[in-house]
Amino acid sequence: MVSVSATGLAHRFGSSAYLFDGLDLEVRAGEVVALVGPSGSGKSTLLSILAGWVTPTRGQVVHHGIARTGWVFQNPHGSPRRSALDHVVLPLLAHGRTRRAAEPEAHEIMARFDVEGVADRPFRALSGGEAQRLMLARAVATAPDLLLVDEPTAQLDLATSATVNRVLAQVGRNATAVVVATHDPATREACTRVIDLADHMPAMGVTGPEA
Ligand SMILES: Nc1ncnc2c1ncn2[C@@H]1O[C@H](COP(=O)(O)OP(=O)(O)OP(=O)(O)O)[C@@H](O)[C@H]1O
Repeated sequence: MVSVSATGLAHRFGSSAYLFDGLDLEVRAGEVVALVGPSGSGKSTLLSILAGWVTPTRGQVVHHGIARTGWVFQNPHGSPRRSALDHVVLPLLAHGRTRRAAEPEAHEIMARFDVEGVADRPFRALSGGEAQRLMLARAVATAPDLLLVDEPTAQLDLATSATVNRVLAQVGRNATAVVVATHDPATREACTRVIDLADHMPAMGVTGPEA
């Protein structure tokens, strides 16, 4: 079973206060977990810890059967001159598809995120919301076992947010474990489960070595 699990996680940067403490979690393929909590509570940091990019101050993260981790950041990054379509085709080519097979598949994935209409535009000409949805489409094209998404609807209007939330919920039905850091109540609603960092915040002002 593909999953990421963490036990006894606590993290702080340097000698600052702990962001969270005593956090245990397990996210399995097929789940879409919303990571919520006040601004600055450590949602993005926890995503980095789950990805293995940041070592937690305490505790352990174990990946079970995760060969590929996909990330969609708060600020979309693409190749300015490449077409939107290329951004989704390239990961499919990397997985061994021919260009002939990859293009229709890329169009189908882009249609799910409602960005098929901008397929031929260079990345630099996309709006912030289009670029964000393209990054989600690209992440889906990489067929990750674990997909980490940071604030996917922050730049989107209500209608496009609804599209993104619907597709994220579908992604989790495949063989992917999805964790989404969000402030958006509609995204939270679309997820199968919620982890609230507010429930794992240590007492205010505790900064000692074993706080
Ligand atoms: N590399 C770092 N070094 C020092 N402090 C950091 C570092 N990264 C994050 N922080 C601090 O840790 C805290 C948690 O940041 P993080 O981005 O994880 O919160 P968040 O819950 O995702 O916030 P938001 O909802 O505003 O995006 C913040 O106070 C941030 O300034």
